Amino acid sequence: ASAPSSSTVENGEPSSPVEPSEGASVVDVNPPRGTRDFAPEDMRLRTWLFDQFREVSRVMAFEEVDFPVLESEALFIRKAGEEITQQLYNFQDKGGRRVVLRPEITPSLARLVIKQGKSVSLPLKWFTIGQCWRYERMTRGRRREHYQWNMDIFGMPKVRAESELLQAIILLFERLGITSSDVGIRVSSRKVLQAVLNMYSVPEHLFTEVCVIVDKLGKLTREEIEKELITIGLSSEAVQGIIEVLSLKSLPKLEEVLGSDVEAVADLKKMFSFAEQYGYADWICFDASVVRGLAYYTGIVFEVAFDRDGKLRAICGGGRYDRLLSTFGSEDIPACGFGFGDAVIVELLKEKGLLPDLSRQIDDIVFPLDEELEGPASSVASSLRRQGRSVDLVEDKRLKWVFKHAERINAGRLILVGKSEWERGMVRVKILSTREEFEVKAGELQ
Ligand SMILES: CC(=O)Nc1cnc2ccccc2c1
Repeated sequence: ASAPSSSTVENGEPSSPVEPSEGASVVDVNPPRGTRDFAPEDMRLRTWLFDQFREVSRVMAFEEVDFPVLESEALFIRKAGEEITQQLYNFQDKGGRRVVLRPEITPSLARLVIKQGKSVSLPLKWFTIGQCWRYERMTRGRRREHYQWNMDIFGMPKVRAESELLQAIILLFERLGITSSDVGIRVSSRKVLQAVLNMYSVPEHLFTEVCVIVDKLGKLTREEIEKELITIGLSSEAVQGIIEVLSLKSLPKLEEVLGSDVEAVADLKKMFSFAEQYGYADWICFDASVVRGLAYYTGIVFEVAFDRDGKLRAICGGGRYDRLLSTFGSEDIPACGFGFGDAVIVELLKEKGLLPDLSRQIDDIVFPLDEELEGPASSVASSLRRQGRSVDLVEDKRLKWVFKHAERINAGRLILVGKSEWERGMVRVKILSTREEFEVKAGELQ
């Protein structure tokens, strides 16, 4: 292609081609702060991981969907003080519209379900793997983007949905070789907190804020949590009651405190009995302190984490959000889902030595031994590619280089196109694993 027009019009004046002065670097070759490039080796790992996500989604009978990374800011304006809405990667576009690079996927899913309206039959099970963004002051040096595998079920009001999502997560771990002793799946319900707030007649409208504050347990000290709860107006009895119940890790104990007719207890008992039948009971445990930090959860919530020198590293999390659609002005449809990030899981796989061998695998290298054989080499490569074999057509290299290259890309065979063989309609084939070498009719090569 011809070089782009060298003169660019800047403030009305055509400028001279921009040539770097001696030694100056033309451009910063690093990607923007907090973002990553995926060079081939990194991309092979990412593709392998995403293929595992897809395979689990397939066996769970989920359908793939996708959305723009760019969304209207309105979709993410929530007043509960969540970190995710305080770090929106938001801006005004050239049309004056307030837009964001999405920080999560669920609101887009909800938007599409509403848009599809009556034309979707329920329940629906959708998945997507998408890049999500946040804008953090670089003081914390954390990443500003990651990819999330999202699985969501709409129109399944009972805990069957949450149980299905847990199966998906556990199938994924089993595929990766991670065991129930490597990670902890903690399950609870926000209805536990709701029951406690009712016991202390805390006004309903504080529920979401209390959840967002309590989710910081483990990040903030108990005192800081208590102070924040008092600040939004809770009595110290209510705060004590909350802290007490949230420290429960036994379902029978919870039943004692809340009684058996509380929905939270019934839901959780049913989930743990389903877990036995699914065969994943030893993967999950009840822990009342799990509330998750997203404002819209209304019921069962769960979190998967692993312990890294005493620090909990969250791998994925999710829960039920039965009233998200009405916050967008639509009829509510019961829903639940999870998000599974692409970064922390890789940390765990590395730590457990579970990363698979992902070196390149090429079937054939085709190499013309001199210039006049470049044409014939094209037809040899083309015929093999049409049969579905991966072929690297190499030329203008010394044979020594070609053998090294063959090793580097783990080629199965080296197909040498030489003058004397070609005149007899033959090519020379070298099997690189056995060093076997023989001639083959070019037209019969496969
Ligand atoms: C470990 C990691 O990369 N976390 C991460 C990175 N980027 C994000 C971007 C948006 C929302 C959550 C995010 C979370």
